Amino acid sequence: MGLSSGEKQNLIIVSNRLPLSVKRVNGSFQSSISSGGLVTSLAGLTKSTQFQWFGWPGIEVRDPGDRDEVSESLAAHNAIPIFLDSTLAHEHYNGFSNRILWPILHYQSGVTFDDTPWQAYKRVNELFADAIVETAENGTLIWVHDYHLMLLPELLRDRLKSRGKSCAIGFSLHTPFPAGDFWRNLPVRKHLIEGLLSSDLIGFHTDEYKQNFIDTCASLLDARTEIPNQIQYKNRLVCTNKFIVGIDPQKFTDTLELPKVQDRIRTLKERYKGVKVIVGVDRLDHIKGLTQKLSGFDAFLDDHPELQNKVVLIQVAVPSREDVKEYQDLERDLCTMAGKINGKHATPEGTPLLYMHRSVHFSELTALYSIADVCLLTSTRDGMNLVAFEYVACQRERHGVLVLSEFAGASSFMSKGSISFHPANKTEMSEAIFKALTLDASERKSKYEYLRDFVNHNTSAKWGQDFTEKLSERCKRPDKPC
Ligand SMILES: O=P(O)(O)OC[C@H]1O[C@H](O[C@H]2O[C@H](CO)[C@@H](O)[C@H](O)[C@H]2O)[C@H](O)[C@@H](O)[C@@H]1O
Ligand SMILES: O=c1ccn([C@@H]2O[C@H](COP(=O)(O)OP(=O)(O)O)[C@@H](O)[C@H]2O)c(=O)[nH]1
Repeated sequence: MGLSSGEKQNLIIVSNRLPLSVKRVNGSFQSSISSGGLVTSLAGLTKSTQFQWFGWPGIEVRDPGDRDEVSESLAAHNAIPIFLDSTLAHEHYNGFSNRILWPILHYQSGVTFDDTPWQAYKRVNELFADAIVETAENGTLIWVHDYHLMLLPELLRDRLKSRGKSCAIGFSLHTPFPAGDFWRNLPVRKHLIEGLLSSDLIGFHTDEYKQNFIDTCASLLDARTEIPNQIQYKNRLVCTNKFIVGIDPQKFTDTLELPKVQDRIRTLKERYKGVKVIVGVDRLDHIKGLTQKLSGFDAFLDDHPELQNKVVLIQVAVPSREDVKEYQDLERDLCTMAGKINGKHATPEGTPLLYMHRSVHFSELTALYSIADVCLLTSTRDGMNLVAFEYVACQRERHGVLVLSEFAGASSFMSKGSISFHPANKTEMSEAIFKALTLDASERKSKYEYLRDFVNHNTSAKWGQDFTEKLSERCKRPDKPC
């Protein structure tokens, strides 16, 4: 194993979002765990590997005394804040990363490029590079995460060189990388790819994303890509590969055993006696296919009047990127749809849809996963989707069924153990839900066992070890073929 045992090598992790988001409450600073899969995957790594984590604390802090206070409280978690003023942070995160880059990475059309957010994106990447280069020592491994920081490898490489430091730089993309034509929609496409190609190792969630990226390098930059997993560009050799991100399944198993969670499970089971529960947990984001999910569920209720009052969908929509207009519009549409579905299908006995627009506590989440007969995930595109893994980790007793969109990265590994469907096809979704609810016990067991083995094998700790081990190898022998 790489970094946790024996040989010690410094590791720096960099992501836009830190594992803790800081808020000012009544004049003092409070931090809470950040939402989303990137934090879940990297948090799972903390058990096995030590690292310093650089990122934006999620709040503007101007006063130097306040900055010290925030830095000290985060230091207890090995997190180092990179402070940004609020306009810059807004233009970088909402303006370029989430309104321009995110939709293109997820095959959404109608994106309008704007130079102001692009300049902010460049500036934030520079500020990250300036901060990290101070801490990095010769031989430190620097592992950069996600689309907010695509220029960082090149900026870091230049700064490290001018200070006579040599470090291996790895990059992991947590989103899909789209096929060539979509990437061409972005006027600054070359800058971003060149930024990434200063990495020594680039990781993707699936072979498809990796191949799309390699093909783009060949067509856009004339990079040499004849040897699998290898990109030769401007006298540098860049390795790429698929690294399967995962969760820490033990954390779920342990939580499920807590007496308060067991109590909660008993209460929920009693509440839903005689009713099949379908669960959905998604950040409120277009890519999660939430409008498609509600339409598909509506179609399912239309198709199966005999199941009236016998099925409920509990949908947790975790608030996300609420300063972006498109996300606000989506929230409004979902509220309206949820109201219409319940208006149409509710009876005096109850409503078929429980739509919750908020975060849920981890213990409540595990209880919910555990009592659900089906987990329905309808992403139109999704880098991986760790909710699929988490549901499986909580299904040791029930052997519930995963109904998973073919467009979630997770589907390329989990389709054999789940029921897959096209999220834009309401009829397919309705049939998939029905099939999941009526699958016999032996089929459920064999699907569950397949998924359990996959989730238990591909943990976040393994992901981190595999990546850092490979990066460490690249650091020692940069010219070795990938
Ligand atoms: O940081 P936010 O803007 O609040 O968004 C949360 C995260 O969303 C995205 O997560 C992705 O990473 C997951 C783990 O690899 C993957 O399973 C999922 O499919 C992706 O959507 C985003 O890529 C992260 O940077 C965000 O932190
Ligand atoms: O209230 C909640 C409910 C769920 N999650 C977590 O958010 C992550 C979602 O990760 P996923 O990879 O499915 O998608 P992403 O949101 O990163 O696109 C999972 O670990 C969930 O447990 C969360 O942070 N807050």
